[in-house]
Amino acid sequence: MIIHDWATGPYPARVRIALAEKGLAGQVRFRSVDLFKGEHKRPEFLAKNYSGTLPVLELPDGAFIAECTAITQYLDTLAGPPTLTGATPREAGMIHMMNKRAELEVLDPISVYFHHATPGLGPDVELYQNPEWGLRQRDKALRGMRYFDQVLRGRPFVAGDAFSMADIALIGGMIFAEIVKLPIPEGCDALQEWHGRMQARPSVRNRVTLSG
Ligand SMILES: N[C@@H](CCC(=O)N[C@@H](CS(=O)(=O)O)C(=O)NCC(=O)O)C(=O)O
Repeated sequence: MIIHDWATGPYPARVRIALAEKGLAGQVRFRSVDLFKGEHKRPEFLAKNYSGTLPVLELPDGAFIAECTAITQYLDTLAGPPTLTGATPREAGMIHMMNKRAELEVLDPISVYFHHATPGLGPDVELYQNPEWGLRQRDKALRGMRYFDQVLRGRPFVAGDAFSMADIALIGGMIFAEIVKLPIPEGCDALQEWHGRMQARPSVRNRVTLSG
């Protein structure tokens, strides 16, 4: 399998972490797509992923799977423990909900802030920017961090008692927050403690240098 990605990117980090957690790194090769040159918006890449985003998983039969959640769900079926997407229907539902909430309330808003209220990928790639919209999304992300702080006051991981795909999505949000220098709000001690535990995981620490 081939992963088309950008090694230091927050969304690619989600798949890199999942690969490492599942012990699947040896089954993939990485192919770098230069975001700052706009390679992800060129026809040859759009043929792989209509949405023009990274990462994209290329299967041996030539099929492409984009979207971090979909890629993670696919990878989760390839190997045994740990199960990242839920071992029971209830777990799967809770994990999917909290994974999507991490995207909606933290990761995606920070991405919008990056692209609209900072130089982002540069003027050749950011062809339309709305700084006001970007700033509003930054504030939404800060509210989201406070929400997850409340969640993590009552449980060790984002979706319950075990590490899951939902934690990986929120880790992606924290990675993007570091890139745009958006600090975890004061008083979010549970989120800080959880973030410290996540950063100590080898799958998180070694994600950028993960070798296929
Ligand atoms: N919904 C997509 C979003 C992926 C995404 O936005 N990826 C970023 C990569 S990175 O910024 O995290 O490295 C991207 O392609 N951004 C390029 C762009 O939005 O122009 C997913 O979950 O895979």
